[in-house]
Amino acid sequence: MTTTLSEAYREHPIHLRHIIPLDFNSARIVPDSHVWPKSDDFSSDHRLSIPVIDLKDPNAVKLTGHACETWGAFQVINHGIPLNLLEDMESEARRLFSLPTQQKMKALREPASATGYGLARISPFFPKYMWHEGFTIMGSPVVHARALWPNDNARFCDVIERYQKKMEVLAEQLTHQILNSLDISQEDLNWDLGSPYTALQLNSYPSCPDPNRAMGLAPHTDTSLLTILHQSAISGLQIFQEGVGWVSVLPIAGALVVNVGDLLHILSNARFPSVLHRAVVNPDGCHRLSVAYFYGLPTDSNVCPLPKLLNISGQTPRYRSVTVKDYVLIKSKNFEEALSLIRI
Ligand SMILES: O=C(O)CCC(=O)C(=O)O
Ligand SMILES: [Fe+2]
Repeated sequence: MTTTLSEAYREHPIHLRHIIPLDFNSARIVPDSHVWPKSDDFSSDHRLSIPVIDLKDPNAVKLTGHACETWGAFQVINHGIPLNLLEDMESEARRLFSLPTQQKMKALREPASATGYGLARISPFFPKYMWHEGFTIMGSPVVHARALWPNDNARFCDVIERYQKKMEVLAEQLTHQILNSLDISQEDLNWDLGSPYTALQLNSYPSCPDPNRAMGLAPHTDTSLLTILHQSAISGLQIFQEGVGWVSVLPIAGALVVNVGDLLHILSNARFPSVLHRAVVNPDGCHRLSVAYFYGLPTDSNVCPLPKLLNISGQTPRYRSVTVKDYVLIKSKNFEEALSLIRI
């Protein structure tokens, strides 16, 4: 039987104080619990930007490979996701986060569960809270949707399900494209891309009375193979580039942001950086939303540097083999130390 990701998370419950978000509707100041150290500089470089790749470009394979290697992230256009689906997704996310706090609390994530409303899973690793509330969906959204809207959840579920289906197709296409850029084809893989683990993460960054003192989402890498992010028209995402610092990923209408996660970093034997990223918050009147689709390998599969890649490059493996489920557990217990714990 295939292990689900929820089973992996069940082994590492989280305390309720790291699940329940602040009632942002009534927050007139940033409470001390949410004030980040002055040494955290939220500014970023606006002159540099990650590549924008047209998936219909005949050179798209080469361009995505190059973007993964140099930045670990890029934006895609002509990606085949209908614009009205992106708009519907965003308006459903906005409808959800605009609900009264006591209503959202009816779908609160349970301590040993992976899905529902709550703070980011990385919260326990930081001394201060983030200016963020999230909603995680794995598989069908129907149970939580019923709790949020007992009589009016069909539209939410329909949009989520259509979005998940389209995202899976795009993620699979991008994965093949990125692996092709390394001369790796499906036959070289010991897993079937047909049964990946996936998760949908709706993020809300309410407008903040003092955005220079609060953090939206603290710096992290994603555990996924790759992540496809739809961000609303308000900026906030920044990625860290070695030797440069924080670089803003400014929204482009209709484009999606793709970033390399830990699993692809391992498969590529560290050729593709698992890009460190964070989200900063905005002043009054700017309520930013984003929707992240995490795409991974089947949870029972083994992940290790691809043998064919090692043969071609003559490199020695930098990481030992680990099942996806074990890696997810290592990451949920050790956060930023996770990759170093499987390094050879
Ligand atoms: O909101 C964003 O721009 C980033 C979200 C993100 O990094 C995540 O959900 O893992
Ligand atoms: Fe992320």
